Amino acid sequence: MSSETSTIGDPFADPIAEVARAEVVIEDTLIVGRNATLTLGTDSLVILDSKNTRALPFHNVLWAEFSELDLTIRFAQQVSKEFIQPAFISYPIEKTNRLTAEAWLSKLLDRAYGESQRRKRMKVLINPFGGKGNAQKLYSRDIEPIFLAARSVIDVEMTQYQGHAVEIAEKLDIETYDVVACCSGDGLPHEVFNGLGNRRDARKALSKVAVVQLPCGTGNAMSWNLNGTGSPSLAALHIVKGIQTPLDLVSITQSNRRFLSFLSQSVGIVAESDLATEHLRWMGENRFTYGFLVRLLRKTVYPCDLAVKVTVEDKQSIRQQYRQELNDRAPVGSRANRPAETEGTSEGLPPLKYGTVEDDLPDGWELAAYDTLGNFYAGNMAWMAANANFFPAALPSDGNIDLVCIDGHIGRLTALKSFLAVESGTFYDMEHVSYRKVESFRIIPRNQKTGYISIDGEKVPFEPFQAETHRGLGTVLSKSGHIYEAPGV
Ligand SMILES: Nc1ncnc2c1ncn2[C@@H]1O[C@H](COP(=O)(O)OP(=O)(O)OP(=O)(O)O)[C@@H](O)[C@H]1O
Repeated sequence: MSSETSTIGDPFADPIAEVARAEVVIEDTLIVGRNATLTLGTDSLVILDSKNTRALPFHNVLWAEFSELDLTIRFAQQVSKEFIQPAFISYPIEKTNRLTAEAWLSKLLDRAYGESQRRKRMKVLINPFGGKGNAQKLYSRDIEPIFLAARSVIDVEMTQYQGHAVEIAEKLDIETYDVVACCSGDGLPHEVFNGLGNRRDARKALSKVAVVQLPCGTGNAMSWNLNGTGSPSLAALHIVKGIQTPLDLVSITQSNRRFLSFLSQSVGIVAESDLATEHLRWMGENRFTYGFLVRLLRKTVYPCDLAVKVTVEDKQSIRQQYRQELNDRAPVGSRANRPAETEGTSEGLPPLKYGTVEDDLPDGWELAAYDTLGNFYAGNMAWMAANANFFPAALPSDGNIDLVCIDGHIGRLTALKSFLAVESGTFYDMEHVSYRKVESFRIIPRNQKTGYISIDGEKVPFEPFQAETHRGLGTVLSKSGHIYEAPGV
């Protein structure tokens, strides 16, 4: 959707100019200045002038506009592998050439933005304590210049306390904003989804407003999955160019609470390695690895009862479905992967198909005892951190949670190999790794007085909980519009 001014229905528009504009045949090459040409190539803008020739990928073109005499093109310039910053080129335009140039510029912006919305209206939230506490600095230095050069409409607010982003999302004027952009780790997006989910018009709010992350935290899984980067400036560019993408959200019920999860649910080793190693923060990212290995070598088990509503059981079928989605080249707008009931309504969250964790088990569900469970890990996205592609078959809106279960009594060497296999990308095919697509599950930890449960990286009480997916309930922006950036299966 373009927010450029239109003269349709404008009583003051000049009808002659309009007819002239319509008659202009838009050439791919525009002659500018004395000896320069700008050509719209296949994937890039080719600039040829007396100084040099260069190709500027359309993806990097942020904006283009006229002043009185000049045409200015703003773009993201690669400074290093992980850092880009805005730059511009400007050429004089003859008055007589103005009409042709205007038509050419409009074609350039079409190529630069494709299906992505231009000039997105963004509510930017900054967690001043995210990551190493430098989210504010990252925003001013790396992110804001890109947003401004792309002529995004921005409104910035710092979060003041834990849960503040929930309140902001609950009260957000959803007609004023297209995007809530979180300069944070995965904690703020979790809060924003829940704030939108708490509203009386939850379904409309969640389908209209895209939640995105600018990686400024410790865990930046959302940015890795949707933008393929942990760099704030690159993520800013990808968000400017991001395509609206429906995202499955998962309702979690625990005691009498219901809330939403967008990323993961873990019980046992993964939750403990993250949440029980706070005292090892000085180790940085290594604290998770350390915590994981210690428990792996001790062969720690996490007994539980588990009931699962499985959608796809075998890895081969999961792989086939993934590849089908990968090869789907249908225009993003025509993808019918958001069910009608989640769109456009003004109602609250969808009702729970399978009740809550406090209800009797739904018909057809059976609790099975997992006495020696070593790892229970459920994921809605692929990468759980940079280089941790735990759920390579995960898709944004297939209506499923990917569930990994590993027995805790496998040999130490096998356990160690599976840990290393996550990074090398061979984890999925390991025989002892159970990988299923599930619609919902209930898990009841047993024989443990205390323990850890993590939902989207946040600690919740060590009590039974139930999870149920809602296909395409939420909205994010992604590079592809339909798959994650992690290597798939
Ligand atoms: N001003 C604030 N003071 C204290 N906590 C805040 C503030 N703003 C946000 N928070 C909380 O900080 C928590 C962590 O946020 P986030 O995930 O964005 O950062 P992070 O660095 O990745 O976090 P973590 O180190 O816990 O993984 C969230 O629970 C959020 O509610």
